[in-house]
Order: sequence, then C-alpha cells, then structure tokens
Amino acid sequence: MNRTGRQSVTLYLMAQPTTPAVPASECEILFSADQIAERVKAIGKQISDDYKGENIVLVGVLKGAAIFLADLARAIEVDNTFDFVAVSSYGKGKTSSGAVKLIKDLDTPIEGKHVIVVEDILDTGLTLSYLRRLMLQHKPASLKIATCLDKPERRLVPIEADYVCFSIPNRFVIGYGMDYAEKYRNVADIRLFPEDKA
Ligand SMILES: O=P(O)(O)OC[C@H]1O[C@H](OP(=O)(O)OP(=O)(O)O)[C@H](O)[C@@H]1O
Ligand code: HPA
Ligand SMILES: [Mg+2]
Repeated sequence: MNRTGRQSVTLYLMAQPTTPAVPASECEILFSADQIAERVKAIGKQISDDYKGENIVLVGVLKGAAIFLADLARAIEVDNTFDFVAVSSYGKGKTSSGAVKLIKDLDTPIEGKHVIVVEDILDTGLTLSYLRRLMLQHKPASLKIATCLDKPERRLVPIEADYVCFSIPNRFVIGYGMDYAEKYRNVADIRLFPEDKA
C-alpha cells in the first residue's frame, strides 16, 4: 500500500466509534441467571400445557434470541424443532425509518405447523410486527410470540407477545443474548447498561 493509502486507513480507524469500555460487572443486575432460569422454566411449562400432543416449530430471531431459544427449547416438554431468521433494521435510533428487511429466511417450510416466534426483547415492536406479517404469509396452523423481555413503554406499533418472561421499564439492557455494539451477549444475567454510556 502506498503512503497515501496507509494514511487513509489510519484516519478511517481513528474515525470508528469506540466500543464501550464498561465491564459487565459494573452494570447493575436486573434479573440474575437464576431468576431467568426460573421464568424460562415456567414459560416452558405453560407452552407445554398449551400445546399438549402437538409439534411446535420455534423460530428464533438472530442474533439476540439465540440464548433464550436454546434454554426455552429445552424447557418445553412437547416435541419441538427450531429454525432461525435474521432481520436487519434501518436506523433504529432517533432516525428510525421503521423499515425492517429479512436477511436470512427460514430453512424449512412452516405451512400447517404450530409456530412460536422467539425473541429476546420486544421493544418498539417493529421487528416482530414485520416478522408476524411475514410468517402469516407462510400459512402456519397457528402463530404465537414468546419473548424474554417486554418493554411496553417503547412500543411504536401495536403488538403483544403471548409468552413473556419479564416486563421491564424503558431502560437499555444487556446480557442473555442482548448486546450493546455486539458486546455482552454472553453475560449470564440481564443487566442495566449505564444511561450515560449508551
Ligand atoms: O422491537 P424492536 O424495536 O424492533 O427491537 C427488538 C429487536 O431489536 C434487537 O435486535 P437487533 O435488530 O438489534 O439485532 P440482534 O438481535 O442481532 O441484536 C432485539 O434482539 C430484537 O430483535
Ligand atoms: O434494551 C435493549 N438492549 C439490547 N438490545 C435491544 N434491542 C432493543 N432494545 C434493546
Ligand atoms: Mg434481535
């Protein structure tokens, strides 16, 4: 690379937003791993009762829902398989256009199946209302939504989940699959990210 190229790489790297240097241990615990496990077990039991004798397809929304889905699938006592979709949303901050795009589709058809879309968090509702509309086009036998967290104060579109582990106030959370700038997904508890660092 010539001298000019090297200089522009340096400038580019300097312009990148820095990832937060907040250790997870400094973020207040909202729900401990034990509290989460207890609620996931209860929701798993509720789903098992509601779908007795049926097969269920759990559809996880990458990446946030991966950890909740892994735990929920094992807490459900009726036969279940799982699949994943991924979406990308544009400008989810103050400049949100509300546009959501599918970037990974289902691997297996869900027509005639009992489907539960699994999310880590229901926030503005834009992701799940887009996915609900999309899933219904595939003509499942039934369609429900399970979310680990619900942040109802933030809703921009009307949508409710059928199964909710915890309802939370309007605070940014990390852990148990949820990220800030892709970090903290592996944190076992659900923690409050400090307002002044977000
Ligand atoms: O109700 P909404 O306002 O649409 O927000 C909820 C969605 O936002 C987060 O995903 P994100 O798109 O950040 O991607 P990720 O799952 O890979 O973290 C979260 O995992 C939900 O999928
Ligand atoms: O509070 C949150 N934390 C992480 N990801 C999110 N996506 C929507 N709300 C949140
Ligand atoms: Mg997500």
